[in-house]
Amino acid sequence: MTKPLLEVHNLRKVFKKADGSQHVAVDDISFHLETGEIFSFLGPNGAGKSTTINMITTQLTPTSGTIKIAGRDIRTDPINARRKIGIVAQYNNLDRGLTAFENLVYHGRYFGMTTQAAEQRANELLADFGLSEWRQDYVKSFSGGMAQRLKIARAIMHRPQLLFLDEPTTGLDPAYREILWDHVLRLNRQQQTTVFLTTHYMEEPERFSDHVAIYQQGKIRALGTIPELRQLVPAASIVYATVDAVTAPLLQELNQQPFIKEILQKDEKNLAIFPNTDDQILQQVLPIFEQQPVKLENIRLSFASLDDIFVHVTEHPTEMEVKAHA
Ligand SMILES: Nc1ncnc2c1ncn2[C@@H]1O[C@H](COP(=O)(O)OP(=O)(O)OP(=O)(O)O)[C@@H](O)[C@H]1O
Repeated sequence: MTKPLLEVHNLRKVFKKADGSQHVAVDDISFHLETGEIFSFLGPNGAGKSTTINMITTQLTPTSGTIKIAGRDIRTDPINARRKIGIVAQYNNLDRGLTAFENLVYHGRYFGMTTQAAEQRANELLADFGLSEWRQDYVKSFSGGMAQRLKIARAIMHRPQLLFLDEPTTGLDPAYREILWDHVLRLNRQQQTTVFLTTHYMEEPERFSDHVAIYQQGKIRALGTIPELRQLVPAASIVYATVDAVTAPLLQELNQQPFIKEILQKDEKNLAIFPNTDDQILQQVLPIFEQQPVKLENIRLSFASLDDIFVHVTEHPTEMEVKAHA
């Protein structure tokens, strides 16, 4: 078996708050990433995702625990670690006193690219991310979306082995999201770049991840492939129903049915119904809606979405059993 590219053991970060109390942002987590995998680290705001990334990328010192990249401890060999990684951070860490072109070329040169190779790749990436027109403009004049595109271009400039994407598509329109993923998947396929993604858009991990970790209050609650994580929700297939307005009597009636395990009200119109059985479930559920004074706008049977898995796991905050990758 090959050695994992990234190994995290018993990682912990405790911050001191202004009032002198302590806040445990990362609470003794362990996991590893194989070369070439796409790993999604999902969690609510404040779960500790960025803190974890900042420690792995040597920007923040852990309180305790070890992190190894390609078998080498990042504390004893931070330069080796930094050479292997690319980061799209959440905040704007571009050099505001340089032009867009210079930001990319200097980054490429720092990572050992020749001037010619760096300039060529910078021009290609500026074109792909719709920034050629602003090539010689200073970054301080860029809008949030433009800066985000340039941050992504810079992170992939030197074709890193391990790419951290901390909410990379926030502020990007759908066309640029596709361009980002096109580049990331190309790096992943062509040179086995390992990807560590955090995002609040569930469709990205659903489409691209090999493994997903659900993270909450500094702890990994669940970790596995999406089919493995699906085993954590009360039923693998869910009835998704949309009505004009969810009413209390409708919920009461549904709750009384022996073939229904659990109901998740997603919003005022949408329900996710976890059945006890996959057998003829739509035929059993439909009459309940027909008996109620509600208008059924849509009903379908589908595998549990990552969104539903996420909600279920974070609403049942005990340590979950799927830890295939820990
Ligand atoms: N430098 C710091 N000093 C004190 N507390 C901090 C510091 N950095 C982060 N925290 C706290 O640690 C917790 C985790 O923050 P972190 O930014 O890692 O969360 P996150 O999962 O990335 O959230 P989001 O999805 O909002 O980006 C939060 O409660 C945050 O307030």
